[in-house]
Amino acid sequence: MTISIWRYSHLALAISSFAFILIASLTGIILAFEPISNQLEPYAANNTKNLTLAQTITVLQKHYDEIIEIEIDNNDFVSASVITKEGDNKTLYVDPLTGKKIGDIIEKAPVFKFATNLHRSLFLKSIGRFFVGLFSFILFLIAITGILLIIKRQQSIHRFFSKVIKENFEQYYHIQIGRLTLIPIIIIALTGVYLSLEKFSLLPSNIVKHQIDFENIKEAPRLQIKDFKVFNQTQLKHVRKVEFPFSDDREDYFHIKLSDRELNINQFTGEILSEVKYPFNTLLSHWSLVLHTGQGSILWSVILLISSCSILFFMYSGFLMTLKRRKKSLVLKNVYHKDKSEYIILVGSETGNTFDYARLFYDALIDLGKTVFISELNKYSSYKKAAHLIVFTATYGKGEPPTNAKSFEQSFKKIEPKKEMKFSVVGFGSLAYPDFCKYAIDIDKMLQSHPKFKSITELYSIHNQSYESFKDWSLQWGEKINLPIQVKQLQKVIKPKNNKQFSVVHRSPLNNDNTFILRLRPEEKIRFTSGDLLAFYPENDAVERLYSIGKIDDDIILSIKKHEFGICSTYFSKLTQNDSITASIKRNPDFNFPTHAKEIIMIANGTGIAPFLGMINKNDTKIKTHLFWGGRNKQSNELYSEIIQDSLKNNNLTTFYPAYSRTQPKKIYVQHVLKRNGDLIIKTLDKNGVILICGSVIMQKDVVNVLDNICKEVNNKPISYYQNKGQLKMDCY
Ligand SMILES: Cc1cc2nc3c(=O)[nH]c(=O)nc-3n(C[C@H](O)[C@H](O)[C@H](O)COP(=O)(O)O)c2cc1C
Repeated sequence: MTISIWRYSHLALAISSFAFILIASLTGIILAFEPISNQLEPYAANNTKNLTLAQTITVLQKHYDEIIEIEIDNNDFVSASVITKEGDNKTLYVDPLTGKKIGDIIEKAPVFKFATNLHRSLFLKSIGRFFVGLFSFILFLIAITGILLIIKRQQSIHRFFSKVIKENFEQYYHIQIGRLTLIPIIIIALTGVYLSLEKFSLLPSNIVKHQIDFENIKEAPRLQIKDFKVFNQTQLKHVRKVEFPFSDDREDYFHIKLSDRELNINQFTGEILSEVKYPFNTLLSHWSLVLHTGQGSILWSVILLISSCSILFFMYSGFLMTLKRRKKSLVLKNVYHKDKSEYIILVGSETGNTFDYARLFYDALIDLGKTVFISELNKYSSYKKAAHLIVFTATYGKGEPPTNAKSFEQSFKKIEPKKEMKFSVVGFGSLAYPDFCKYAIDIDKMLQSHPKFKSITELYSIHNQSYESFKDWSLQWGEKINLPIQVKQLQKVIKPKNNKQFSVVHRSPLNNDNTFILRLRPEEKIRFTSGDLLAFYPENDAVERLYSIGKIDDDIILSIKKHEFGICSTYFSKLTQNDSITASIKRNPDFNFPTHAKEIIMIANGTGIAPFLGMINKNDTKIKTHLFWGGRNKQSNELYSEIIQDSLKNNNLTTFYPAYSRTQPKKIYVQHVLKRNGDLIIKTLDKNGVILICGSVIMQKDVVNVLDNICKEVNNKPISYYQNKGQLKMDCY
């Protein structure tokens, strides 16, 4: 399957560096604990804000016979190499305020030594270091291509941190965590590269050269260290290291490393013999080490730790995404040659989901004994025997084609079809984007405008890969050409987990629409709420059936339409009181009652009312709530009218707008009633209210269209704008 250059690069880089990055992240996780554990030791010098170097040296001289060196590390631990009064040579942590010993020097734990060696050079010395540097650079490139992919996905750089539309778990968190850890990962990668380059002497030298006029070093006036001007002016917090003069010779001096410079100081007079400011690359080298290792900061070490863990997650989620995409694109295996096929299916897909549907359609035609050829839109060609063209395409970016459809338009203009073809276009998209199924619309127009292509069905757009919509379209298409096409179920891997027992409290008789209410009571305590789903697997049937739940008094209310050949609905319609069924609850947090909304509009048709009955029942805070419901006639409403009337009386429901399609000659559907109440819709959206839709996908299509028109007309904003703000929630089937 064709994928974009950036996705390809991101993937190729990730695969090529997989083993190294895995080792580097694992060892990085271990090493992040080293600065944390060091920082937790009680050796940091406190109250040293205004302490001067002169004060510290003076107190140290009181406790020890001789001082050789003082060092202050990134943890602010002050260590001193001294000769004790007993004549022993020691290096210890000291309190710079009192000069007393506060601890022995921390030895690097063997686990950290091992992890450091592996992390730095893979135990391969110089060659290892070279590869570490190279792969650090690759990590940097992976991060950059990742940024570009996010910008592309979010449709502009300004929306980089805007809400990500959730497609699936691994994709969603790959992006979410990616955005959060991007900067630390780039810092880790670049500092890693820098530190490696340094080891290969590929950077300008950091050696600091001092010029001392040894001829003119003075020996008088001799001052006490506590009176050295420069020591009194230097605060300890700026000092990294002090090397004491080796002997009393005139040529020996104090060598001092500060955070930004080095000084050599006359040991008798305290005069500055030479002073050199560090060049930029020395500072860079210091900061690379600090930033790469987290030395001296628990917070940064924790960020490094999280970033290393997140790299492991990216590997896992990236691997899953690639695997899924590959699996989906493997569908393109044809039985028939393109020039021998009557039906041509062309697919435009970025992440592979559309292939699942194209495959179902392909299989259904093959089952009918038809000659079918399936390919990607980019591979559009001439087809000798083709009579039907069926296009399934997703939309990406700002209404743009998926990568494997980008060159379709060009080829389409160049290649003249051999004979007339009937065509049908199905768009896969999401209402969360302003340009819903835009690319499918474009293809439909392209084909319409060509004299050799004849449309047989109107462009059909499918929201969120709804299987029901797809099935509906395939039936319409089959009817148009008199083909009894039967697409199979999308096979989902079934994991009947969290199964629970539910007993039947009540089952109403079927009404005139063959609909009934089933009231179930969980046999053990479980958490669920209105809008969640009940998942049920009929015996000997691998496909899960989902029902939207209304919760009333801790019972589950389901509204079910009995279908003539429906295994599940028939089974449910025969249940009697105290029967027990096995099913599980699927949480559906995106479709629960919006308790913080100022005003709520609920829109449903038929059995889609079930979750709303529960939500209204729970509306204790009496949020203004309006229910639009479409049914055939008043009798259709009998199942629900008691709950609705009670809710209206006690103000749990503000208004009820029924739309009965069959009580008058001209059919009235719920979208028509909505159209008449545009003011209410705008008023509700303007005050951050929420619109909930539940019911059939056909109703959903028309309702969303009406809402979109109203919003565009009055507020000049598409409905996707409100959906992205969480003001439109849908659960349709
Ligand atoms: C980054 C991105 C941009 C998208 N842009 C649009 C869009 O502009 N219009 C639309 O209707 N759907 C859009 N979608 C939704 C996809 O078209 C939809 O999820 C489709 O079913 C994916 O099919 P595929 O897996 O075959 O690529 C977008 C999805 C993503 C991830």
